[in-house]
Amino acid sequence: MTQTQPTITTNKLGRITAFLYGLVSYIIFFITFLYAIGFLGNILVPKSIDSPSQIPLTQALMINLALLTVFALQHSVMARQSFKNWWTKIIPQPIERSTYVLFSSLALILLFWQWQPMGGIVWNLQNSIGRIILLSLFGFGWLLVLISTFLINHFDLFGLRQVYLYLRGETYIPLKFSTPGLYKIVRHPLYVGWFFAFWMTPTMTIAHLVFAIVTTLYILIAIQLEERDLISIHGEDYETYRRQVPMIIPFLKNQQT
Ligand SMILES: C[S@@+](CC[C@H](N)C(=O)[O-])C[C@H]1O[C@@H](n2cnc3c(N)ncnc32)[C@H](O)[C@@H]1O
Repeated sequence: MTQTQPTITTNKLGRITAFLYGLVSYIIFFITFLYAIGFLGNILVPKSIDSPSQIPLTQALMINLALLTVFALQHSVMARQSFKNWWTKIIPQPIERSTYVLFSSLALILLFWQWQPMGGIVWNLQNSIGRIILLSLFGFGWLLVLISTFLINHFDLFGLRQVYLYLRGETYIPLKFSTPGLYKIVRHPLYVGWFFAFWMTPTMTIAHLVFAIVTTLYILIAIQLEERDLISIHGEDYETYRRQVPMIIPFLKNQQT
């Protein structure tokens, strides 16, 4: 989580500018989020993950892996406390989270823009009830992501709380560790939502499968990094939580790693 109190200029114009920056970053995130639903679900977007392929398979695979790597690196490096400590010597503390959100959106926009569909069907469910079930689970995944952000604190996760408090000249207090609702069932409900959103499709193409496999592996690694940070911040509280609540599969014991 973003830390400590404002350290930059306290003049009103600076605070308003920081707030507007945070607001614009949030709006860009929200549009990117909506576009991602269309991109993965092949709904209402000019180019989706499964559009017709235009270049040879190997070339497309290389480009797509590079795009996913850019996103994974941006997302993981910028989330680390050590990076934030260095980064906030360059940018003002109150806009650190908004900048993270903005860069994440830009990495995703690059991915949507340059993504190379790869053709090839891995599975294609014909049964209409089966298709409806998978599409519903796809929607459920996105809903789970959104609900989980609100359970933690949607506006803090996306940087708005930080710039709003700064605008009002109030001290930012980092969120306390909490386990509301779904967080009592699994430690990472938001990432479970991603798994549903990435894997639940009635028609799985090669490009979609590459996306789902790489993002799944990435999330499993990201969980290790995130939990390492959470333990260093919350210590025994998180250790205990980790022993008591499974990582991603409800009711499964021994999911500490
Ligand atoms: C994108 S959210 C994902 C949260 C969680 N991994 C999940 O899948 O639901 C990542 C941020 O949530 C914070 N976080 C994770 N678990 C938390 C909890 N139980 N309480 C408060 N913050 C949490 C992390 O510190 C990190 O900044």
